[in-house]
Amino acid sequence: MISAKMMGVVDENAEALGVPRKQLMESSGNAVARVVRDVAESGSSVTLVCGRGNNGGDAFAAARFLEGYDVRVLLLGREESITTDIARENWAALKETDIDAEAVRDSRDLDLGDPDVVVDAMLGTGITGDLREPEATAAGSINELDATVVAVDVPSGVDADTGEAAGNAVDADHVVTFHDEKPGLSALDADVRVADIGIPEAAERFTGPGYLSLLSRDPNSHKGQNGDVLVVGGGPFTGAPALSTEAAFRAGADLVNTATPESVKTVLQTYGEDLMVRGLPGDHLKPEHVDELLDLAEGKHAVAIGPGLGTDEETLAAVRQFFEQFDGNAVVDADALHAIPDVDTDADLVCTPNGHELEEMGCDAADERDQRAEDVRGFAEELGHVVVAKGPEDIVSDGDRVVVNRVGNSGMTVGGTGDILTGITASFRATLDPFTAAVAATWVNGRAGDLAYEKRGNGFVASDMVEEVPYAMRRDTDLADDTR
Ligand SMILES: NC(=O)C1=CN([C@@H]2O[C@H](COP(=O)(O)OP(=O)(O)OC[C@H]3O[C@@H](n4cnc5c(N)ncnc54)[C@H](O)[C@@H]3O)[C@@H](O)[C@H]2O)[C@H](O)CC1
Ligand SMILES: [K+]
Repeated sequence: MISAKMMGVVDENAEALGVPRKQLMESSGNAVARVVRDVAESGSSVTLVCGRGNNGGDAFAAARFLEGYDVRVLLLGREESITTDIARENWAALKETDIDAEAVRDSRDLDLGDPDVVVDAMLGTGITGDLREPEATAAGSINELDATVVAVDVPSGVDADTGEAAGNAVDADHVVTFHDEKPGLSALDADVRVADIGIPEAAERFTGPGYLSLLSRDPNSHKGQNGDVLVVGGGPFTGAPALSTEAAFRAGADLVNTATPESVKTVLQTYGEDLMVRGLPGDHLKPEHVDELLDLAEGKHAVAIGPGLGTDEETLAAVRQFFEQFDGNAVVDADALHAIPDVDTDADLVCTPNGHELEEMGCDAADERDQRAEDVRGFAEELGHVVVAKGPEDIVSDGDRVVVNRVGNSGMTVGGTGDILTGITASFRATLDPFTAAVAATWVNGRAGDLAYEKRGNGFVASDMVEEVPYAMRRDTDLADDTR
């Protein structure tokens, strides 16, 4: 099963792996044609009703694979209104053939005739809301025909994620969906086929730039909606919580509060004017602070806890007591991880151990790549939380899914890079589920490391790297460009 959003991620990851979207469209078109051949014999009449997005583009490609059929392609709208380059290129390629292809400028002129097969390629995963004109009228006309209806990816008007169908949705006999099943198709009264369109396995197995597509923000959002984070850290150390805090800001969070022992509050505050620091009496985190922490954590998108806390018995007891009462979202790192294996909590956790911490938590993961991934998955399942096992390759698992992050470099063994990952992950929890936030964060963190390496080689430090986080999150950042 794959959601429309994740399909977009995987599709962009595939592009980064050298399989461009236009190539996927060619495969999609081929798959649609194969189903048409399956349901209607050669010589049958086939009308492809196409929208202006990539769903229509799939059908422009399909038409070229239907030699031997009486093919007619109808584009709903003007040629100039085709929304994507690849669909436009396929329309142009189609016009070079002698296939009957026409743009229907006025929906009142739409005459579908009486074909044996109708291919519904009006709208796929790009739909928002009920069908609008001219698609609404066209869907009504398609439903009135006796033809066998083959829908491309999803019947137009049906939401591929929820299965919710607009009142005027297309009623399809067959659906050719791509790459993987879609949650919204399972309840349909139609024959649903999943076509392999050549997306490389690595596009799902590994992180990639496609995850950036999940981070776009609502232009009408208000302060706090793009991340309201609490960092709990510091005591014996001050740099770690400062890095997590800055990373959360740099990854897009609107508000980041930092709770730290009073003894280091002033030091922490001097790290930057953006920091909002709350002092907790004493020089290390203690059980007597738990009530205040719970108050501070109320309503936050995520609490990032651990960086620089130290391993004082009282501190670990405080972390344990906090989680026994806390039922929100947290990212747990460094010393706080010691408290996790035997805590009973209703919170949703992302735990980010390095190799040593993973072992201390009780996971004896193998070195061999596939076995290590399986071991981390098993451990996450046992724990009931998301685990990010950091290393030369980060392994992220929620106990079911596993995604591996290969982006980053050995310069990142410098202290503090893990604190940055913690902050980024907490920031992403504002809008993403724990697993997806963790996966996206490992890619952005690794990319920031690569950008820092490019400028300074192995001599970069975590404070250099945290400044690269915003550039790592931009799709147009060129690794070879040093004008940043
Ligand atoms: N890996 C992949 O995901 C692949 C997908 N392919 C195909 O592409 C479509 C999705 O294409 P996209 O361009 O994103 O969207 P659509 O074609 O579904 O529609 C966009 C188009 O429709 C307009 N629109 C939106 N909502 C409505 C509405 N309610 N009524 C009328 N019009 C609407 C919008 O303005 C746009 O112009 C996917 O389903 C696959 O078929 C690939 O080719 C292969 C890889
Ligand atoms: K469709």
